[in-house]
Amino acid sequence: AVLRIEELRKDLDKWNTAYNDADQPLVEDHIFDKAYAELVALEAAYPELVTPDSITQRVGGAISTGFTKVTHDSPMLSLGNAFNKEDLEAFDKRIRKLTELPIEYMCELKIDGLAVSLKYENGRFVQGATRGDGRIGEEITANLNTVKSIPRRLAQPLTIEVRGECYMPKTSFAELNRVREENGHEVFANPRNAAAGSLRQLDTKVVAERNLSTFLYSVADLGSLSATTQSGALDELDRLGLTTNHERRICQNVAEIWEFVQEFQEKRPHLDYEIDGIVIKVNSLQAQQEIGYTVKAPRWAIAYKFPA
Ligand SMILES: COc1nc2nc(N)nc(N)c2nc1C
Repeated sequence: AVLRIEELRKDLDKWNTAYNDADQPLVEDHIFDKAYAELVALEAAYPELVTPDSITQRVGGAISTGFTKVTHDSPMLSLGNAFNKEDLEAFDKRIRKLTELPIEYMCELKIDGLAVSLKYENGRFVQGATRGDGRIGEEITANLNTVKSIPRRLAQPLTIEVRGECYMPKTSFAELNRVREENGHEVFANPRNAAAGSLRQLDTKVVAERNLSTFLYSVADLGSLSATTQSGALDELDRLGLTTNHERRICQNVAEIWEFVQEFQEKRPHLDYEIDGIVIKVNSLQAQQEIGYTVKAPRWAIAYKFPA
């Protein structure tokens, strides 16, 4: 048993360091969990062999090897794509067939980060989660609590779920990779991976150093706001103290949408965050409800993707 305990401790310490420092897990979570459970059982059978430096004795109890799962109250959807002006013309034509209501569009930037859900109860931040597969995500409240742009308290005691993108600014990404290079660590391929890797960290101290930020773009339960348009909803999120991206514009037709697309294709390299497109949404919330959803995406929105 002594030999087996020594071997398990060596492996678990090595795997745990790699997971926390290098963000490159050496083994699958279930391998780590199995070995960890075996060590706990052996130490329970041979209490005289427990040493204070054993991974099972770490401050804060057991090493959490993964995040608990949460089921989203409503699925976190994806978006249909458009790749050229003709696709946008077709989208506009479809929309005008699906409702009698007058149509204008809200154009927003599509941030290249990872989608998150933030839940507030009576104005207090109570749960943060990743998108996951759209229905079930990972609970990352502690990590999101370290993100400065996420308020712990809203300006109003609202119970609301908001969704948006968590991202790493380009300047923070460059600095992070410089330091990692210096320390002989693997560098991250792009800011999106760096943000995802940072939010997967089990050690919130590491997350806090990563200078992550958010841009929120939708409200899961619109009933909680008085807005009747997407642009009004975003203005309300601003007033509540949440961060939204202000590079947004109401457009009356495809010509105006296309101007916005061109403008941000130009501006893209000068922004301090990565964007991979423009999201065009029907602005009226009533029209959105009429137009509805497909199984995986809102029918009333589309993502124009910039050419790679
Ligand atoms: C309404 O649903 C959505 N809205 C969005 N808006 C922006 N700006 N960016 C996104 N990535 C996005 N994604 C979805 C599913």
